[in-house]
Amino acid sequence: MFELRLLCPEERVEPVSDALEALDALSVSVEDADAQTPAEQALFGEPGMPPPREGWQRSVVVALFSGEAQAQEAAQLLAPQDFFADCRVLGIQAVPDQDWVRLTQSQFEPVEITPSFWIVPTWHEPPAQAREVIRLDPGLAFGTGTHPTTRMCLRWIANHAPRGQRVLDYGCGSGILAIGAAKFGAASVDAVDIDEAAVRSTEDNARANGVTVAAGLPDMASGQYETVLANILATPLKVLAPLLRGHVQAGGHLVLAGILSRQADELKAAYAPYCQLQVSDEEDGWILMTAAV
Ligand SMILES: C[S@@+](CC[C@H](N)C(=O)[O-])C[C@H]1O[C@@H](n2cnc3c(N)ncnc32)[C@H](O)[C@@H]1O
Repeated sequence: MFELRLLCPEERVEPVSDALEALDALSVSVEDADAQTPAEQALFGEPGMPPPREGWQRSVVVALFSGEAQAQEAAQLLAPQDFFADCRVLGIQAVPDQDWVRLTQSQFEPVEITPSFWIVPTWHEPPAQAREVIRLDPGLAFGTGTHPTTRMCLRWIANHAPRGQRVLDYGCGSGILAIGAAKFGAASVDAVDIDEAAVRSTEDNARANGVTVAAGLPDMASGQYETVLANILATPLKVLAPLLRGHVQAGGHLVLAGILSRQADELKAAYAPYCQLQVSDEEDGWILMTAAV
């Protein structure tokens, strides 16, 4: 395969990418042309909020073609176009053949939750010390165990083993927390999400892990549960405060994640009319907040 590399200012990236796709590029990716230089400008925003800028000042647009002739033809066809003004061809180069499946898989290693509880991709053998294992491959839904918020929830589940309990996973993504609760002895687990792809993913992952989880859209959650887990983000968690608290039965636990350390006070205030939240874990600037109801 051959890659065609183009330098484009921010406003040209979209039309140039569209044109490359129309010219049968196998893939088009965009990189920051100023990365690792003093001119680099980070694109970041609050989690869940739109970024302050849409793109980098200057981007390198990389298009992959199956042959060198197609890459050259694409460069020649783009050059005279109006939307290519201020853009420049950086070059065409051969891309060495790789085992892409193996390369992708090598980026996902088993994740340790506790010394005896691991998340293990299907292409790995579980570590010898693992007694509880969730088998999960990267997919479309959030939750492979690599994010601190997921890990903190799983650690809480492992430490509190919800044996015999009725558990609700609100915002289930891949279903990882629901599966964790089932593995640690929950009698029944409901898992809900606003995203239908997440519901399907939860069903598939629960089946692959040999546990029973009832997955559905949010109105499937009904009645009260001894443990309610919700790893969403601070803003929806605040809106959902009365609903989530309403699902926790007396003597039960509410476990919330997706909250940054600096958001602890606003979460405490939002839940104050219903229960007393406290910070029970912290990792990489994220916190786990829990309440015994
Ligand atoms: C950060 S992911 C967490 C996934 C998984 N529970 C975990 O811990 O890794 C948040 C999930 O919540 C879902 N979500 C966001 N807002 C929601 C809402 N108001 N009601 C239900 N689910 C919601 C998203 O679709 C997403 O799958």
